[in-house]
Amino acid sequence: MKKKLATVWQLSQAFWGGKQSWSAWLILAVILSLGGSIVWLNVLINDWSKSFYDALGEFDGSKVYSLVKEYCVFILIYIGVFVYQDWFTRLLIIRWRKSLTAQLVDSWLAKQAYYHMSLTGKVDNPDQRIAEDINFFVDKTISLLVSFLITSAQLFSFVWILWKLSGVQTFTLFGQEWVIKGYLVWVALLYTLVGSLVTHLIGKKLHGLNYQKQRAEADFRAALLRKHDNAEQIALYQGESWEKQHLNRAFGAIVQNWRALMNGERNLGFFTTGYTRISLIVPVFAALPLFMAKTITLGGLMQVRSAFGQVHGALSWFIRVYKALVELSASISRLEQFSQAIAECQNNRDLSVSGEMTQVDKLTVATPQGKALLSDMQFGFPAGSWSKLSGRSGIGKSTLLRTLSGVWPWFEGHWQSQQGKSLLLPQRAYIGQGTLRDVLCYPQPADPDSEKLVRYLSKTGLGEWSGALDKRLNWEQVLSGGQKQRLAFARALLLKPDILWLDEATSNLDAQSAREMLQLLKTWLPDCTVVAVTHQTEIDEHFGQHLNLDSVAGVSRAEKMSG
Ligand SMILES: Nc1ncnc2c1ncn2[C@@H]1O[C@H](COP(=O)(O)OP(=O)(O)OP(=O)(O)O)[C@@H](O)[C@H]1O
Repeated sequence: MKKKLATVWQLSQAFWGGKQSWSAWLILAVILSLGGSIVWLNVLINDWSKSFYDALGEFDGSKVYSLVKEYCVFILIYIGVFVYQDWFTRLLIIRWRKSLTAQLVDSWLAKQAYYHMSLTGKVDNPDQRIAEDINFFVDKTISLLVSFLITSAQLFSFVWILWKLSGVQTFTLFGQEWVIKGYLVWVALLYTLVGSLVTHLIGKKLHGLNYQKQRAEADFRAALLRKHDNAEQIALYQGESWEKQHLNRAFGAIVQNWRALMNGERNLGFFTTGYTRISLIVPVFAALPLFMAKTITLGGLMQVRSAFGQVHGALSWFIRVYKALVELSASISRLEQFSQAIAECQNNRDLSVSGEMTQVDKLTVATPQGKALLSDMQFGFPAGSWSKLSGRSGIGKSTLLRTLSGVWPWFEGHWQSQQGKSLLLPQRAYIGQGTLRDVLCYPQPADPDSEKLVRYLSKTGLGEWSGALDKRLNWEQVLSGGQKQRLAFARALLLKPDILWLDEATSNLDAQSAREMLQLLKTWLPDCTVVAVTHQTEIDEHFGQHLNLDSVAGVSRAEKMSG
């Protein structure tokens, strides 16, 4: 519980404690004032009900008609206040959600935490946590807080009314006389306490089930998305029946959880439905002694019923919001895990030691699980040099490039990077979404200079797409494997890195085209240091240094790295 409150505090600080927080507090104050007005109107209507039923009992026609008019005025004001209270609540929700989403997206993207989290698999479905859990957390926290405060005001007002109506009652029990003040308040309290306790006992199992529900739904959605993203590969393998089985399995988890939830909610429903129905008649039975003794009139009895309803309604706030509280608690747990995983990934040591050239000293790289791949390496790449790395498949060449380009924190020993901008071109270039201009300039903002971009397209053999700079196509699918690699080279020329890591970056090109791409780098980025992993021996002549990792590194396969 303490941990959950700490998470709520951490998630609230920026919006409720920042410089711009005054507007949030102002909106909250407006919402609470409108809520207070609703309570006040309810008190007036409660008073009105006594006058109305007494006038009915006395067959006083003119009084009844004027009371009907009064009621219409109450209802009109009530509608306006209620609608605006809801409107301001929604305004506050979207403001907080916007701020919290920006805060979590920022920290998720900072220090490449999103990448490290995807490799370690520490938390599932970050998309769901950012899109759904934040929405749920903000929505429920505000609506529950507001309803709690307004309900408290309602409780105090109507306990006071009910207390006055109860008067002082004398009962004889076990031969002894008991004097009780405000007995109707005690009946309402006892009745609601028993109800809340039973609800809690029946419903506590629902917490875990709701947590699993969100996870199962997100897993199923993610499985569907992966099919969509890899549609072509699946079609080529004709893997539909395998995919169907996989989807069925993912959906099976939803069904299983749904059934468990259904049963849990059915058990809760048996109790809450009966309990809510009985609540309508309990105050009338409880106030009968007063009515029979002619202490209160028919109007008084109706007033007791309405006041008891308000007190019971306020006290049973916990029952009404139980499900929402359970779901909120599950959302907080998910956001807590997410923030914790982000913090852990950001606690990774600072990788940005830089010097005149890239150099490694007793470097061992490993998998995220700690399995050492290449160990005790010692070599360097002088600034402006061209080096080729080779070694058998799976030895860890790509992992070494990731480490030296600064995105892979699982290593021991030392390395320093060459000062300046570094860029890694992998075998499968990330294309992204948008116009060809957006995609070509990624990750820089789209350059409006079309002539320049057309020049870069032509240089890299993509001249046929010059007229499509502002077309928004699915470039990931439209461009061939080789064209995607050409596009990655065009990006590199635009970005002008000081050190370029090529990880099989020309593997989809024929030998002649691969040589042309490397020649382009030599011509347009003459000072750039290039380190390449490639199986293409036809381009060997471009590299001054050849490093065979089979011989420069001690390779330990089963050994676990410490720490
Ligand atoms: N995210 C990861 N989680 C677990 N293991 C990984 C991860 N990334 C790489 N590995 C493992 O590390 C080893 C080295 O992978 P890497 O891709 O660096 O090899 P490589 O030498 O580039 O191979 P190839 O020449 O076949 O491309 C492999 O056994 C691979 O399974």
